[in-house]
Amino acid sequence: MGLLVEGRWHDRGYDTAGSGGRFVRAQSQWRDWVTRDGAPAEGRKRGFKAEPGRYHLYVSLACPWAHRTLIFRVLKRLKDVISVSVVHHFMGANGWTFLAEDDATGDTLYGFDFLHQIYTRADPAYSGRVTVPVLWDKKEQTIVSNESSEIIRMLNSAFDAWGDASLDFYPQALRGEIDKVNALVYPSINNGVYRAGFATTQAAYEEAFGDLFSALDTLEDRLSQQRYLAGDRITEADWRLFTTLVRFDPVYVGHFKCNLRRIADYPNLSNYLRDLYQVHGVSGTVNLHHIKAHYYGSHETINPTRIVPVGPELDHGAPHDRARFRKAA
Ligand SMILES: N[C@@H](CCC(=O)N[C@@H](CS)C(=O)NCC(=O)O)C(=O)O
Repeated sequence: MGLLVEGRWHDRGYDTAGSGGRFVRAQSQWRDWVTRDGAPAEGRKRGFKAEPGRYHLYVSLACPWAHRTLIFRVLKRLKDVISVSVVHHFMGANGWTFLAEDDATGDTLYGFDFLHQIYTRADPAYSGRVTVPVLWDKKEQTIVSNESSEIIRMLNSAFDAWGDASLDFYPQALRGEIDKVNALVYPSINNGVYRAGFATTQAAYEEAFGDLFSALDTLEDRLSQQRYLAGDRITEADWRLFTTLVRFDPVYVGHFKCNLRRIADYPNLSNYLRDLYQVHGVSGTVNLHHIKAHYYGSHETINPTRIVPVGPELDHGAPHDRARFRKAA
């Protein structure tokens, strides 16, 4: 695990010394937008026009943030429009690598060995973390964005000339509700599991743990009244939660010590997880081998033996009870 300082790679873990043992996630630095007409998004200088075949995603199948972008690419039918390279699940001293084995594709654009070479290709003097997902522009040979929450908004609408324009995961009428749900789910759940797992003091861990399970309890309650987080249709808020839920029982319960309850212990959340998993195309984006091998194998400070637990038994394909919310015809 490491980062770039003025374009040079340094093998260095997260620094929690100045924050009372708390894990504080760094802001993503590449924040441009692909738009339909190529005009720069509000407040941005550079514009990127949506075109088929022009953009590429660098992802890890283990990473919940990258997973969001893969789900949007599949559901919006953009597989032939946006290409993908998958990094290897092991993230060690060189960060994410392009070792092409075990369902990792290698770097299908440049044949680089390490993801950090993609960052320095875009900016030879870049300083910061080298994260997935990356949305890459093959034409300008640069990074458009490395912020998953913004990449999924681009995939949701900018490529509708080629993708499935009938699906909108951020509909105008529900934006207020979706933003409200995201404002709970991101800090307490998506990032909450990392805040618990990467904490280096008992107090910081317990703070994250409390926030996490209180947010899960809130959502369990919400999902007793409605099928999805923002009401009766699937939105971005659901896919953002899904990628954390699907990693929860196999990884976060043990590896990140998020063990008050499993998702399997929540009737509504567990049925909801199966409901989303069974949406056509989604199961193909879930690679539990990469997920388990990455976390247990890469975080040496948390799991020095790198032993990957064999369980738990999971069956996301089992029947769920969420159709009980189906509207009367
Ligand atoms: N805010 C970013 C976070 C992405 C992120 O942290 N990805 C992790 C993998 S799950 C990563 O690449 N970490 C490498 C590092 O921090 O050095 C996003 O949502 O796109």
